[in-house]
Amino acid sequence: MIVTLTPNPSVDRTIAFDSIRIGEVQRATSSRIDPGGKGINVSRALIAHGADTRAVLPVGGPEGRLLAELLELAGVPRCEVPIAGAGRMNVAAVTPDGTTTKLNEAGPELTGEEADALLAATLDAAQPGNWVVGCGSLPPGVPSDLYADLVARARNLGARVAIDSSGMPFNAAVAAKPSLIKPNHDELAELVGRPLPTLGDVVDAARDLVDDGIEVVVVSLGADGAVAVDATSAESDPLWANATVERPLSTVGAGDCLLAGVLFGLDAGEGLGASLARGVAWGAAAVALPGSRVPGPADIAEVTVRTSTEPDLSMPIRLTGEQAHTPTPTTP
Ligand SMILES: Nc1ncnc2c1ncn2[C@@H]1O[C@H](COP(=O)(O)OP(=O)(O)OP(=O)(O)O)[C@@H](O)[C@H]1O
Ligand SMILES: O=P(O)(O)OC[C@@]1(O)O[C@H](CO)[C@@H](O)[C@@H]1O
Repeated sequence: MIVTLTPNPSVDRTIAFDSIRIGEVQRATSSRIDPGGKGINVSRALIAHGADTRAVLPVGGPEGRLLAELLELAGVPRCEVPIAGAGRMNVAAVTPDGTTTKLNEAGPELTGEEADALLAATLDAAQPGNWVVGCGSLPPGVPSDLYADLVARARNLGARVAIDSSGMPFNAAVAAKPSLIKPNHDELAELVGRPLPTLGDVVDAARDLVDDGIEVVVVSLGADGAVAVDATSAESDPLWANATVERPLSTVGAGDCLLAGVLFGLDAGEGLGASLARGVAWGAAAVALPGSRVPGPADIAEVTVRTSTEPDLSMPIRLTGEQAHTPTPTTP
């Protein structure tokens, strides 16, 4: 069983445009809604492959009711924690080449009791040996050590904990030494406090975190694939996998599908290399689907994954997300 906690879930509305011009009225060519939030996407991808999972999430207000209805339709087993505030709706604007601009709300303010109830519901759902997965941002009012607390308490239960978040909550969780983390390129650079221009720099940073006591570090690198490092990975043989997507439609949730695939493999007793290849297949298949849709077995069958234990470590990592849009400082 893989239990996911999504403290800040969302209804994801994806709106497609021929092009986007800031400051002008835009007419959409199509739109769709999906249940969203990182842990929920992990559970949805697992369900699509027949895995045993339960999603824990706060539910409140009209957006919360819509989210619960979408999850019911998707057949996601869940534990809903009632909250007084109303859930959020996140918007993704996509253009024909797959460029995705995400507009995420902060989410509802949670009380201390509501945050405690989320943690308690997650621990209640978990059994020794299960994976417990904490993913995404924290909504206002939730202490930034929620994931760190989850790591310590789930470990005491005998569960393995995976965390994918960013900023302070991620830093605190990493200090608590979860079994697995899944940063992307930006998040890994932030964790180690240095830029990581090449694949070799990424591998070194992941290895530093493993040396600090995290069992497995999986790094998602967008079109450059993903890397996995654990304590048994030989210094000279980092695991790298990649797949080409001919027609990317939306990158939303690709990282969650990668994480779901890796956990599916590890939970089934596959080795780290096979689990990484599975994760990359799920992530790449997600990119070829619209909105936050998660791939099923038929979508995965279309993907060819290349794996290597001897990748070119001098390969420059193509920047995505925030790093791609941060202007390089100019010298006077
Ligand atoms: N353009 C692409 N071409 C091929 N594979 C891709 C592409 N974009 C993403 N992927 C696959 O999906 C995985 C996850 O993507 P990415 O690195 O963008 O995750 P992320 O930044 O964590 O995303 P999110 O947090 O939005 O889910 C990558 O490791 C890669 O395997
Ligand atoms: O605001 P957060 O919690 O960081 O991310 C939320 C989110 O962007 O992540 C998922 C994709 O990974 C989407 O379903 C959702 O809208």
